[in-house]
Amino acid sequence: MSTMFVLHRFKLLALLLLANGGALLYLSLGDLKPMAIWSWTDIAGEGGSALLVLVWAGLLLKGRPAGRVTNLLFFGLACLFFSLWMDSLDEFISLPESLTLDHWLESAPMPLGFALLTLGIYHWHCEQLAISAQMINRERHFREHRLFDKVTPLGDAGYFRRQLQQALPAAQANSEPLSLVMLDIDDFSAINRSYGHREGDRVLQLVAQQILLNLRSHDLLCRLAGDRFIVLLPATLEAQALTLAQELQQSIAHLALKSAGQGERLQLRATTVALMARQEEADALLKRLNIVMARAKQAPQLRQAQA
Ligand SMILES: Nc1nc2c(ncn2[C@@H]2O[C@H](COP(=O)(O)OP(=O)(O)OP(=O)(O)O)[C@@H](O)[C@H]2O)c(=O)[nH]1
Repeated sequence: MSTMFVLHRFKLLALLLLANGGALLYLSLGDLKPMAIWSWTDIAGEGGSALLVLVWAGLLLKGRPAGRVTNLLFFGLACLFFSLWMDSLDEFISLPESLTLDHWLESAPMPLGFALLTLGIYHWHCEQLAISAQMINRERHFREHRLFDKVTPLGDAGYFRRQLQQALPAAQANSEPLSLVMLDIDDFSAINRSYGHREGDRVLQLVAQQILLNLRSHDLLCRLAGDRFIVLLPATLEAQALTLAQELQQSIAHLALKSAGQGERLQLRATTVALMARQEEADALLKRLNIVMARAKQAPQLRQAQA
């Protein structure tokens, strides 16, 4: 199932129930109008607007991380949708003249929706200002510290740690999941031994490119050390991170690499592990991940020893 539906299932379900509840309420209070008296202009105008607002809400949930701003904008749009939906329902259902509830249901959610949207857009503006300030800080940070690995060239362990230290509290504040994937090439030193250090460097570069091809634009890949890579996955549940870890493992195994010298086939294998952050500090999370990796690395050796 798409991440959008997993992350926002309760909101989407609530909207669906509300829309159905409204339709059932009108059906219980009134009678279906014959098709001959339907006003197609009103249906197209009101129904079309309701549909467009639904599309906006979908794009919003797909494009933005979960959190306060997204919630405000979503509930604002949900109110607009409900108002337009109820308005278009009376094109199909005739309600008693004496009824005033329908006026409330059609009109009241609209100003509430605009108020929520205004509040959401205001907080979005504040969020953009904070992001811009952080980008300026980060750029300064790059220039000052040059936390980049020369071979790949990805951010190094120090850079990753700092990014994680910033990402963890942000994810916790927005109640967003955050996961990590670690990838370690198996028996990489054999490549250095057999083909030389320069060939080893080339393999590291190709592995880095291969991992990047599998990531989303907002994921962060860094090289922790030697043949060990790490990926920070914002807004990602553990199951999704585990899937990515398996995909990365397979894509490394299927890399059709040839040595630069004699063109021999280089068969690579990698061990990958994934974890979702709990309420913990960056160092504790990295420690947990290293332990899981150490166990995963030991597992094949144990299997070989027991065989
Ligand atoms: N070519 C190259 N080799 C590197 C670089 N940095 C570290 N290494 C080598 O990477 C190897 C890492 O060795 P190990 O940590 O034992 O990893 P491994 O040989 O893959 O063994 P396992 O992980 O246990 O399967 C060492 O031989 C290092 O010399 C680098 O920038 N370039």
